[in-house]
Amino acid sequence: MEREVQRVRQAFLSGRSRPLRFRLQQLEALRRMVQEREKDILAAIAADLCKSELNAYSQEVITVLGEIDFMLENLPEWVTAKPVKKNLLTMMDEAYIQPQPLGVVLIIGAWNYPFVLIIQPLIGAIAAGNAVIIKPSELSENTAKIVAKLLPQYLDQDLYVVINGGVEETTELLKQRFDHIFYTGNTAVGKIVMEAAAKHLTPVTLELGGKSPCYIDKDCDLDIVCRRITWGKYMNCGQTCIAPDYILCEASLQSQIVWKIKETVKEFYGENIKESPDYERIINLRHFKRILSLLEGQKIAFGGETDEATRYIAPTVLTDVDPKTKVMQEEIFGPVLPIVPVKNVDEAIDFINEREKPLALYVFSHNHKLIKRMIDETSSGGVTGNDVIMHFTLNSFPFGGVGSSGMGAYHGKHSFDTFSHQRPCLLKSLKREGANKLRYPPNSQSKVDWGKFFLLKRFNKEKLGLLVLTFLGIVAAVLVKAGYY
Ligand SMILES: NC(=O)c1ccc[n+]([C@@H]2O[C@H](COP(=O)([O-])OP(=O)(O)OC[C@H]3O[C@@H](n4cnc5c(N)ncnc54)[C@H](O)[C@@H]3O)[C@@H](O)[C@H]2O)c1
Ligand SMILES: CCCCCCC=O
Repeated sequence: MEREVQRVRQAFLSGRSRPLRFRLQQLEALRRMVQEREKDILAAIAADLCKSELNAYSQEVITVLGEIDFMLENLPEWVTAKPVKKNLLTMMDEAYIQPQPLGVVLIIGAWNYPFVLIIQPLIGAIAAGNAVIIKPSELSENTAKIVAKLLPQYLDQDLYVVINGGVEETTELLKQRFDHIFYTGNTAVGKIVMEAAAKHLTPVTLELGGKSPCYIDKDCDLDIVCRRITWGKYMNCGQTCIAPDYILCEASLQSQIVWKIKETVKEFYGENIKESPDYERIINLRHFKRILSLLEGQKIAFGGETDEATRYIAPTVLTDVDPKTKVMQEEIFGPVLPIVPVKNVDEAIDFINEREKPLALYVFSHNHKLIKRMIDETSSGGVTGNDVIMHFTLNSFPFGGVGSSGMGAYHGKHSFDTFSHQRPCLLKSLKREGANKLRYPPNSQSKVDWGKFFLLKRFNKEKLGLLVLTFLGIVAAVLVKAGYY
């Protein structure tokens, strides 16, 4: 492992990942890989999650292609040095921020969207000029294998390396020194990753999970609300980090919500859900049993049918759920939707604030003020009002959690920034030493007064040009008079 990381570091130190032209070429090659090997990639995702190729394409491949195109379009502008505002002391100097690659980045992926969750951060890391080691999830082994096979056929083989394996390999990998670690997965392992990173003072981005609440106000169109929630909850069989985890609503809405979700499930997946190409399966037996254990003692309004042999769990809704029960204590990450009755929006806000900060928050209402209030008075990684999941699709948004749902963010420019160091560069001339005498010892009250003037004085923008010229003249005169020249 150590040798492998060393090899990637040597490749980074060769400097070839840095030029803009190289980054663009690699991103174009990655796009070619996705386009030319689309069938292989879709087949691998399908095998891992019993997902139709159409769904794999819409949920994973489109996002990847969109992200590459966005990078190719914007990267030339992002990599350029950005001049910054100067003060009177640095007025004659060159001052700019130069984004630079961090070095060797480790990307650790999760299994639930096994392709996009490693390739989207990879796009950002390449765009920022880094070398990358990717550790796909061992639970989605088909996707892990195909990525390990295809990447070296299209990308620089020493700069971008896939290492497959399980906990043992990841643990070994985490002992190595990286310049950034980007981890997607559960919060418990997030802590392990952060602890390992701390040994080398390596910065981390942690894309974690949590229980994302969904508040339904009585002032809304329940048909549309339930359609949107059904889509976001049961997509990928509930195994989506930003799926609505539970519903909060007034007790009087419960029965209508149950009925409308049930009708929508029928409309989306047909009478025989098991036959639907749009309904996936639980990733493995451990997760299947974990989700089943969440149903114990609950009132199942509909659903609840299971089949261990195929790891099938039907779309399920639970009503009158007691917040103290197990299903409300951990992220569900499966097709089970509890409804927790609350008296009103105040109680819903308190309920959310008494718990860990979620990755996403959803609020449904015709009342725009109520939505704004929810946003102002709670905290979460992201929010979508009157819909679910959709904030993930806008790459001008930073995607990430807050508190126990994660730290840092990515997508689009935010990925570029995550994998870059914003390096402040101040270039002075070796001339004009006279003015510098003001800051050299011995100090004096008049030097401090001039220092205050140069560093603290604020000017109206329009007058600044004129004042600068005047003051330069005065400074020169004063310095001459004071015998500095
Ligand atoms: N925020 C996001 O973008 C996002 C996206 C997807 C999933 N998630 C969250 O991820 C969770 C589901 O993923 P998961 O954790 O089951 O995925 P997982 O089991 O695939 O684990 C994630 C990664 O951690 C590694 N890993 C597991 N145990 C480890 C250990 N003991 N030491 C070191 N590495 C270890 C695995 O090899 C894998 O690569 C959910 O909580 C979900 O909300 C978050
Ligand atoms: C539509 C794709 C959503 C991907 C969400 C990633 C987290 O699981």
